[in-house]
Amino acid sequence: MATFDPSILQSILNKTKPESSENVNVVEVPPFQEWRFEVAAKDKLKLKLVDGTAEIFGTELSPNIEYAFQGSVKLCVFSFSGCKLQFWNCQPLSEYVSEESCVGQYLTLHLGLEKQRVVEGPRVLVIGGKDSGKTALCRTLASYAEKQDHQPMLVNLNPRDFQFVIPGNLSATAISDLFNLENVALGESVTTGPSFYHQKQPLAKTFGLEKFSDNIKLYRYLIQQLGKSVRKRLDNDIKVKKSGVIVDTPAFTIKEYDIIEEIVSSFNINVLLIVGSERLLVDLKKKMQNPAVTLLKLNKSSGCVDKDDKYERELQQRSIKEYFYGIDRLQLSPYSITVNLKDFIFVRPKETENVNLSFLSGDLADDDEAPRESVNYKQLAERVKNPGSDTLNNSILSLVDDSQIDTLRYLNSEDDDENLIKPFLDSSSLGFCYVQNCNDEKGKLTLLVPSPVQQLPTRTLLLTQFRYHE
Ligand SMILES: Nc1ncnc2c1ncn2[C@@H]1O[C@H](COP(=O)(O)OP(=O)(O)OP(=O)(O)O)[C@@H](O)[C@H]1O
Repeated sequence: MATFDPSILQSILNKTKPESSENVNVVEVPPFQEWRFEVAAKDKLKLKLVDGTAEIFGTELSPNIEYAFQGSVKLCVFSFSGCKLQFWNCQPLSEYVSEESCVGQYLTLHLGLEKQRVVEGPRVLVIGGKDSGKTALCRTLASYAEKQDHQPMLVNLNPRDFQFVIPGNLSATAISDLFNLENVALGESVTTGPSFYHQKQPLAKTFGLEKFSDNIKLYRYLIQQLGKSVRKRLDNDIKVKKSGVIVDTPAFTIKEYDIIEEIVSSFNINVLLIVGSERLLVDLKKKMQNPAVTLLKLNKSSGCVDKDDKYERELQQRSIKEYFYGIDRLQLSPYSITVNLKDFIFVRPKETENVNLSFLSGDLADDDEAPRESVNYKQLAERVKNPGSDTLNNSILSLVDDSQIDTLRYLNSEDDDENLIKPFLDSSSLGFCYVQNCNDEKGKLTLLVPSPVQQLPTRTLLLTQFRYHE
């Protein structure tokens, strides 16, 4: 039998101690207050909870464990009981303790939702202005539910955002464990490799474009598809059904009422939370006729920070990097494989022109009344003709399940009819790869994939608008 070597435990304990030569700062957070901090892009802040209890957007910090927050994060550590934190390795861009935490409000809301978790849990939709704290609220509600032994479905409908997947996807994930605080995408998924926590298995529909307004018809189509998949999951899993659904969204205004309605019906929403906008609440009350939906307004936290375009892109690049390479504490080793270009069918989402949104909404409302079969798939996505280095280099591809596609037929032709596009859009993503190089002369494609594979599990690839630079 193997014997226990005490020096191993000692070395782990030593790792959690900041080096004595390092300049260690101490911050005390009184009960019901929060310490807000921002870390610069190139820095890494190390943090340890040395006394009391504390949490970041609902996820508890373990005592005496060193956490590393890689650059470009804007977060807060909240404490119910009061706590003492140590931080070192770099100075935050800004840091202060605030008395104005919204967590008390979130807790009251959580307790209200908890009462609904009997047979079928609450289906919550969170909407509000840009950077109003929608994601922070969804994370907090999901964490509190998980702490009470529930498994809520966390749904992300913001293609610029990412939860257990890379950006460009609409996703739904049953939350069965803590979020990984050090990972910008909240944790690892089954496609990426090992994980500290129970690996999450997100259901992802690849939208592939950055903004929902880049193709509203496609966006609404995928919302319906994801809604169907989530309902199926709830019907087959009583624990998840009892826990309910929490839906995070991009910044909608009343102009996107049709989309809000689409989400309400697709996910059978019964609680609609409006963060920080009384105007939106009043407008929604006027329009929403559905008596099954309770509308509630929540205050926007004074800690919310505006994320400009550059900052969001930095975070997106980081989430892609972490998908393939992991984080410092848990590094992953992606694999490179070379495949023949002609063995694959590429489809990409269509970008619609930036047309007047109210015109598009009317157009879509008509479509809704028509039977689903009449969807014009040509408006949603198209086949990539003559794929080569100019279109593929540095791109992110989504591996689409091709079991419903007659791949031989499409490999031997350039057709892109409904029988190709529909199953493409109806399938969920099996994972993602990154095009390291496309050699036009040799007709070869070198791809970075997260797990060791001899060949890809599919011949159909969805080309997203997202690029990554190593
Ligand atoms: N109480 C807080 N203290 C410090 N930072 C916070 C706090 N609440 C939110 N933030 C930060 O503010 C930023 C905006 O919050 P969040 O991303 O939750 O807003 P959002 O409404 O989901 O944004 P988007 O409109 O882009 O979807 C994020 O960087 C988040 O980490």
